Amino acid sequence: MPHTEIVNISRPLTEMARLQPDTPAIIFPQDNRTLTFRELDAESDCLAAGLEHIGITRGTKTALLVPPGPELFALTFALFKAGAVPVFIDPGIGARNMKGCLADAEPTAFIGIPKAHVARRLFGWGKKSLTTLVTVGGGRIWGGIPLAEIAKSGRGADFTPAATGRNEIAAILFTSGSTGAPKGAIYTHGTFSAQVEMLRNLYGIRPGEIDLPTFPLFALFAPALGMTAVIPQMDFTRPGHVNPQRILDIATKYRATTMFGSPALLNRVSRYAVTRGIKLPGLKRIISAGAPVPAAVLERCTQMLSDNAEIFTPYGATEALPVSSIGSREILGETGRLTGEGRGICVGRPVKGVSLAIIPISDDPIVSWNADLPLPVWQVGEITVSGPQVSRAYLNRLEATRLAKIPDPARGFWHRMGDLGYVDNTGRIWFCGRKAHRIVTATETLFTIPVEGVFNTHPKVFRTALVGVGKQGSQQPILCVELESKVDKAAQEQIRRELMEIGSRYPHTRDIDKILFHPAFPVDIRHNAKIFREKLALWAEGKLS
Ligand SMILES: Nc1ncnc2c1ncn2[C@@H]1O[C@H](COP(=O)(O)OP(=O)(O)OP(=O)(O)O)[C@@H](O)[C@H]1O
Repeated sequence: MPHTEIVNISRPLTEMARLQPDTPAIIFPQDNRTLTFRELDAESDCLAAGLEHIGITRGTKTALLVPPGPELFALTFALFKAGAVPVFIDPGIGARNMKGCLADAEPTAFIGIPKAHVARRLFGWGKKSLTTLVTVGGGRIWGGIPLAEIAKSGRGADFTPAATGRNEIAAILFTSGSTGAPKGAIYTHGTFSAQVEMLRNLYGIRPGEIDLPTFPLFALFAPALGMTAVIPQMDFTRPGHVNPQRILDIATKYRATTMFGSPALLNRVSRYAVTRGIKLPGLKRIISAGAPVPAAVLERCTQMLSDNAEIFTPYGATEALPVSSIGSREILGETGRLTGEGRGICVGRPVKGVSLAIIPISDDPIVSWNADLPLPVWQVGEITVSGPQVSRAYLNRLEATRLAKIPDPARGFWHRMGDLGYVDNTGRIWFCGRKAHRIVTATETLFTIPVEGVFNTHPKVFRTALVGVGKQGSQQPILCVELESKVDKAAQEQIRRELMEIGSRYPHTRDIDKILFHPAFPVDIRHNAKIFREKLALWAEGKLS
């Protein structure tokens, strides 16, 4: 009989529980709770057994609306062990989007805190598909079986994880929906396993490290990598509004060695730390992703860190992570200056194990891969990747899948990132913005990041966003500008003149003559950092008329 390899993403946790049983896996300061690796492994065993008793078993799609804390970790690994399929959706995406995601995902089980159950009932989430309900941190009045009862029923069970295969579906992760409706990326046990290995190799993460995650989904990698996750008290749906002192206190108190934060969170924390001379000498690295991290933020972060520590900005997406990575030393020493000259943002070299190609820009599906597709170095096109960390399809979204994947008999498939960029002659990738955000005027195509990079060099500018008004082919480019918070409104006219002067230095910014000042750009809910250029374009259109 042929041997089928068992790949279950809960395995690294069990392995860590064997290697370092008494090391804390989760520290939850707000409730003064700690779970060691042994306890987390045992707790997820007992929950897996309990969940099976109520019908949450191999293949059961289960919406998981539980904020970061010991329960989320134990439940996630319990679901993996049972071979069930957790569905992760950002709670901040709004009731309507949530309803749409749940309609796409068709989960039959729903595990949530009481607040999530109230919203579920109020907005009719998952009405057509849900049959099993579980409540975390509440009694039966919320409409589900309390988690405590499930844990009790599974207590003492010796649970054997489901013998899942590499290509068996492990989870559904929804994108943040910054270019349309959020889409559910299908993750297999193989996708997760590849990601864990790649992150470990890329950043040299060792068991015993202390992680301070401020982004829920990334936090779940910590136990698999053998790191202790210290969960900060914060509103995870608003990382850009975090209390910086609290983050700094926790990092210091628990001697965090690594931290994951969105560019918006780092901006806030580093500003606060630098003005007060606060340092985090124990941190070895900060990892930030989701949107470009401005050079000024990187610079401030390095002031907070010791000399041998670095800030890394992996590039990737929900569908493919990580694709590449670069460190602050290379950015501040070289590539940041080129970003200011309009060359795009350097996101580093492809990680080991990923194949990357730049293909011609097109909004149409590509039915099959062919060797003539890749463009030569320096040419801007769509970033396309293939590798074990890339998800194959979106759940129940054939059209979106057709638009984003290119079948390739040799490799299986390629994923189109929906991002534009080029590769330089040393193999580094330069990100030039999202494909959907490019602006096509009567005479040229403009890419957002290379244009904005030039204007962002003005010291009084916090960020800029290039948007297009009108139909593609005859769009008018407009530069929206958000100033640093302390800049007086009266200075706007002077700044406008200075920006025009800066723009006149480069061929691709020379013709941009419409500048609008905006008080605070609309941004995404997950990272609070991706600029919603579609919304800004509507605002700009209104302003112009
Ligand atoms: N290091 C980085 N530098 C610049 N941009 C980045 C970086 N990392 C990620 N991004 C941007 O974030 C995108 C991935 O975001 P995410 O997966 O959260 O959802 P989304 O793609 O914004 O959602 P949707 O596909 O629904 O619009 C990438 O395609 C890229 O545009």
